[in-house]
Amino acid sequence: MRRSIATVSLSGSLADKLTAIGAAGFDGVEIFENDLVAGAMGPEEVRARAADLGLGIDLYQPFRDFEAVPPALLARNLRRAEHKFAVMERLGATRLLVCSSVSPESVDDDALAAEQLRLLAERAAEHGITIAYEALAWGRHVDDYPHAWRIVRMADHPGLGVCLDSFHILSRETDPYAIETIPAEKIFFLQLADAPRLPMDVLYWSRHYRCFPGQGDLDVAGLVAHVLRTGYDGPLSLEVFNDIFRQAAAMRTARDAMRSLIFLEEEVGERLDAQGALNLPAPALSLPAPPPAAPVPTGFAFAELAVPEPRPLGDLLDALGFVRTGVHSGKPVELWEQGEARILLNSGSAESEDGPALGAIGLESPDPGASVKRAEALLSPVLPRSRAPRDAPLDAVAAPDGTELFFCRTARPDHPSWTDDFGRDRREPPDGEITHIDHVALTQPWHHFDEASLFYRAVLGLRPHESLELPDPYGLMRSRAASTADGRVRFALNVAYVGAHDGVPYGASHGGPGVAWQHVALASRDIAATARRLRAAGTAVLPIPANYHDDLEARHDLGAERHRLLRELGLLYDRDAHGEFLHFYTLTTGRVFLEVVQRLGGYRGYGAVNAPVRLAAQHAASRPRLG
Ligand SMILES: O=C(O)c1ccc(O)c(O)c1
Ligand SMILES: [Mg+2]
Repeated sequence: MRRSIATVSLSGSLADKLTAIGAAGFDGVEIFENDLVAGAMGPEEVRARAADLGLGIDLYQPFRDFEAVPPALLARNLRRAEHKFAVMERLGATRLLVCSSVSPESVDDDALAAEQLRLLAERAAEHGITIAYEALAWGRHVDDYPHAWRIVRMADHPGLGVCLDSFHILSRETDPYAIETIPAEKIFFLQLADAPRLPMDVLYWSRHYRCFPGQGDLDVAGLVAHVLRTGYDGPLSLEVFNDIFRQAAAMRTARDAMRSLIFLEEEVGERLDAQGALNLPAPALSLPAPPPAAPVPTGFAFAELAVPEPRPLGDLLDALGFVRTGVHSGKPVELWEQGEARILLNSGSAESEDGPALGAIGLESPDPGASVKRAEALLSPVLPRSRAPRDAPLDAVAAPDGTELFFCRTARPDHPSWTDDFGRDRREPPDGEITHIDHVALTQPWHHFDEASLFYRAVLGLRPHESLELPDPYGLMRSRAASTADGRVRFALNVAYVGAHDGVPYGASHGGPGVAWQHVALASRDIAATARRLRAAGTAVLPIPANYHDDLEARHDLGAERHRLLRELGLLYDRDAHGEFLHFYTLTTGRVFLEVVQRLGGYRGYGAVNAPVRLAAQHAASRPRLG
């Protein structure tokens, strides 16, 4: 099947867009009229440029407000159409998208709409052009695909069919099942977009918040499965109107778009397989071969912090009960361990220029080689294995925020272990309260948030959780977790909302809304003991205001003794339907802080209700003291 994308989905000039679309490996484009009209390239030049890049022009769009109008207006609309046919002939485009009318001059008369669309299709046929009629979710009289299809059927012209757009169908919760009653040869085009569920006006939602399939909440794969079951074999074409993608680098967005499409095809294939491939029409069976399956990671192997020098983070780890169990044989890297929690302090990395930063994460993979093949097939940058000859080979890819992800098998007989690089006389890890890394929180650049949630889902096979908004004293943080089903690997992805025009958040002079902070959360089996241990070592933790604990007592009745303990040790508290959560934070150094957490029962969250208190406390603690 052809893979296409509408030029409206990307930033830049039409030439930039085409270059990016070609580089990402698409087969075709939908030329969005505004891109042509506002651009310097004439239609012949666009045609030649697209051809040079191996791109077909699969659609020209949109033609608006055509049907069901009084005769005088029809004549004007046909004249307008003739001009567009001429442009399309110069472009070499043979399919025109007509959106259902939003004009107050159109009337609610299906027979009239059908008659006029038939006339349009007849005129178009004289130029070798066909018409795909699309129901906009906010169309004045035609606002869903069953209605558009009734009109197309009534018009009964071979050059007139429907265009289906997943956003218009799924946003309004129109039942996609009836798509299967449309003959494949009458589905002229298929546009795909996802979106987060937002309770807002559908036009505004569509024009600003669409995203690539797999990044939002709509069941795009389910819809495509219905379409393919008809025997449709036209393009799968992404059409995304998104305020952030309009600003982001086109090359990167195009690659993100292609990753989304590859992942979508895989999901569609699984749906169709699950429903029995026997009665499927041929096009549905000719979906491209899916990428190699994602080996689901089974835990964190390590977190690597780039540090200017091993102290003071080493002192903090020591106070937490970690032991330095080894030093890398060839690089200034220390390995600190407790239970299965492993932290590397790397003082030989340029990333620590502004103080400690999280540089790399090791994930336990059942098959590290397969993890990298998957990442590569989904267009993730694979990192070179430029390591000293003695080093255990490590397979790594770059996550969207630049963090290096290593796929490891720690101390397993079937695979070289990265721990072998830390000397034969490695000490035994101590058995303390801290048992393992619970989660890692990464801060995404503001324009890579959707890309990141798709990356963790598609490349690593994690499940995305709902997207949350967390107030920070200097802005809003958007936060979304992604985890394995068993919770052994959990990521929290955060991004600072910005007045997205200059990329510099208000409050930047205060460090901005938690802009660059990253953290590693350590699981403790007895968080009170861990907190006391730090206190005994004279290590300060993030102070929590008494107001928080007053409010906590109002919200929960945990008994006087427990409330006293939480207050005394500065612990934060949350609960969900599955269990309870206790946590506290260390002070931030550079970009990094540590969190200590204890999950009681099957608590599934990350203490998000407490994030505003944490963020405010962190700003207060990091503000330079006056006088
Ligand atoms: O928002 C719009 O106007 C618009 C235009 C063309 C489309 O294909 C579409 O889905 C929406
Ligand atoms: Mg559309």
